[in-house]
Amino acid sequence: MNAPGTFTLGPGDGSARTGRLTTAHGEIETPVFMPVGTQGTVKSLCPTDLQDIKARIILGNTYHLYLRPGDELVAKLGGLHRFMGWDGPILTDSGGFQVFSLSGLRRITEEGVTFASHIDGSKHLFSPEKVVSIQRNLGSDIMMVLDECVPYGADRAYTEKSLGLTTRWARRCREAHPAGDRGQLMFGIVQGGFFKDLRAQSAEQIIEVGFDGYALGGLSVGESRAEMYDILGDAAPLLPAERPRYLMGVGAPRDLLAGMAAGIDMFDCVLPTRNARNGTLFTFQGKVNIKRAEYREDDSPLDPTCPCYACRTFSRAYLRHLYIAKELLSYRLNTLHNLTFFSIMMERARQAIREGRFAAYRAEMEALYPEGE
Ligand SMILES: Nc1nc(=O)c2cc3nc(NCCN4CCCCC4)[nH]c3cc2[nH]1
Ligand SMILES: [Zn+2]
Repeated sequence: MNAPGTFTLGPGDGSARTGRLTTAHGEIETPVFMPVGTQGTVKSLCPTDLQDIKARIILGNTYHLYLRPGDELVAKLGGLHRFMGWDGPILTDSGGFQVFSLSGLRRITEEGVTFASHIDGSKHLFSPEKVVSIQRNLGSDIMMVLDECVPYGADRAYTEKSLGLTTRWARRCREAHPAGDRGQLMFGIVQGGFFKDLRAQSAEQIIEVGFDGYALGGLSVGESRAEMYDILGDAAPLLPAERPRYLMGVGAPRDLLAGMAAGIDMFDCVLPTRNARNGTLFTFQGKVNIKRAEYREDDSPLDPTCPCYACRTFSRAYLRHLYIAKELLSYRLNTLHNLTFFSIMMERARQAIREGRFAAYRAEMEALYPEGE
């Protein structure tokens, strides 16, 4: 197997491209969607389920695992792969975003970000060195640098000042983890808000530090689709073509397609798993809100084209019953299905890119999933 970090590009179609990324826990075909496993579990699923639905890489969160159960404990017990029983690739976000979206009382200084735990209010400092140490303890295959995800609507002065700090933090993360040490990769994160020149400035600085892959941060933070796509189209091509490009926190089917069209290789979003738990299901005939009364006596499978256990075994009526009755099995079956849908959608996208018919595939999927999630 190639060395971790090896990224080989395959056939492309316009700016969309296919590729293969080698990690210490296996190879990933790109473009790829990463199910979110925030606290060391993709909610309601076993690792064997993830294998069954052909999930290739999952996402964990430094912020959550540091606060509970603690990265030192996870390291003592053999690292996150062994702890959670998943031997495939794991990417961990650095905590920057979670601190801003979850914790109370936070202060940003040159040293790092101090915050109060959303669990018990205890005070903590995330410095670049600290978040690298946590991710090294967890044994992540891909570590993310500490960055400031600039809030939507931040003015130019704030955004420019913040990207400078994010660059200095990125440098400190790089210094804290020698390239490829222990097979653990590190991705940089580009900020710059919704100012194209600041995005270019941030990209240039982060690329100059040098990472195994590059992420676009600061998007999917409340902006309109048009605003996200405008920045995406401008910033994605600035990232080195020979390294993986990761669009953080995205997204809905049409956003994944737009991201792939712009040359993005990796995505993560809570949408399929979170929507599963609130009964919003993605099918190849469009969206199904399983709680609707129309499904009460519907003996047909959720999606007759879907190979997942839920669609092979149960009726919509049963899935609706489980949801209405608040049965735990509802979470598991709906999540199995939604992640299978995302997995199949990405596989078909990779195939369409290889065959030079990505634009047609994108149009076909957008017809199923018009504006809005
Ligand atoms: N380190 C780091 N930096 C970011 O700028 C960042 C930006 C992000 N933007 C999102 N958006 C998530 C949006 N999500 C959509 C579905 C419902 C819940 C929120 N996640 C992100 C994660 C991020 N992580
Ligand atoms: Zn299914």
